[in-house]
Amino acid sequence: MKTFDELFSELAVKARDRPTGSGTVAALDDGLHAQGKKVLEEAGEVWIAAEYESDDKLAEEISQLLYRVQVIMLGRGLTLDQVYKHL
Ligand SMILES: N=c1c2ncn([C@@H]3O[C@H](COP(=O)(O)OP(=O)(O)OP(=O)(O)O)[C@@H](O)[C@H]3O)c2ncn1[C@@H]1O[C@H](COP(=O)(O)O)[C@@H](O)[C@H]1O
Repeated sequence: MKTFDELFSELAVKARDRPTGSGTVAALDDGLHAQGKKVLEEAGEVWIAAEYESDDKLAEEISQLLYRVQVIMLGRGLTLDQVYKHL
């Protein structure tokens, strides 16, 4: 189990070190257009799960959306603080 901040730190290290086999590295290399499509895809899955699926499935879809949002943040070089200041 990990928090949003812990995941972001983990992904930032992956982006820096580029370990072989990392899906995050592949997603970053795919570029912002592909990353944006993933965010929309996962957001849609969150919506559908919220309407029709179990709490656990909804939680899983939300986790994937959070991950895809973090990929966008890393791709653009945004920090957590830049986002948190708007919360
Ligand atoms: N939280 C996630 C996470 N959520 C979603 N995903 C990716 O998103 C996929 C699920 O998305 P989809 O619904 O689009 O499934 P899919 O269409 O079958 O997948 P694709 O064909 O699009 O890859 C998963 O198979 C993962 O590739 C994630 N990949 C990684 N993480 C976390 O990121 C960490 C680093 O991952 P790596 O960079 O792969 O080492 C991991 O330890 C995890 O904690």
